[in-house]
Amino acid sequence: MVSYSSSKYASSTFSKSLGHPYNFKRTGIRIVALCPELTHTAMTAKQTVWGDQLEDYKKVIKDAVWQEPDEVGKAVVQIFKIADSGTAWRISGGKHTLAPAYQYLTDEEIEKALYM
Ligand SMILES: NC(=O)C1=CN([C@@H]2O[C@H](COP(=O)(O)OP(=O)(O)OC[C@H]3O[C@@H](n4cnc5c(N)ncnc54)[C@H](O)[C@@H]3O)[C@@H](O)[C@H]2O)C=CC1
Ligand SMILES: CCCCCC(=O)/C=C/[C@H]1C=CC(=O)[C@@H]1CCCCCCC(=O)O
Repeated sequence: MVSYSSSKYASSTFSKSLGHPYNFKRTGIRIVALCPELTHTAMTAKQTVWGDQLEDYKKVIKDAVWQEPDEVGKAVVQIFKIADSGTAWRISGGKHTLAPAYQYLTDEEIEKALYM
């Protein structure tokens, strides 16, 4: 789970950096991170956790809300209509919400931190 989570952290910070307004202004290309929660796919149909982590994993997903891939697809269409570059979106139970940790500081906040 450590390597899995680390790879997700790498992808999310990579997309955040690539999608930074500085890069968007230069390229006009939006980069948006999509973070689905538990979804019925080939991956989740098979066992991916073993050993002493298995019981903990079962506890974590016991009350989780599952969704179908087409619900994720529909949410993605909506996200692409409204998402700013560099943002990340949680998709859970077919519903999308902006991941607050991915909101950038405003220009004013950056200036305040740098120069005041
Ligand atoms: N299913 C879930 O509950 C969640 C999945 N994710 C992530 O979403 C992504 C997709 O996951 P799923 O659709 O569930 O898995 P999946 O196993 O159903 O699909 C993965 C796809 O990636 C392709 N693939 C694998 N290695 C590849 C390679 N080297 N080059 C090109 N294509 C390759 C496979 O052929 C397959 O079509 C993964 O990164 C997974 O970690 C994230 C959160 C929840
Ligand atoms: C609230 C849950 C959010 C889930 C986000 C996520 O990416 C979870 C995916 C897991 C669901 C079923 C799985 O098979 C996925 C976990 C795979 C873990 C693989 C661990 C391998 C390792 O030890 O690094």
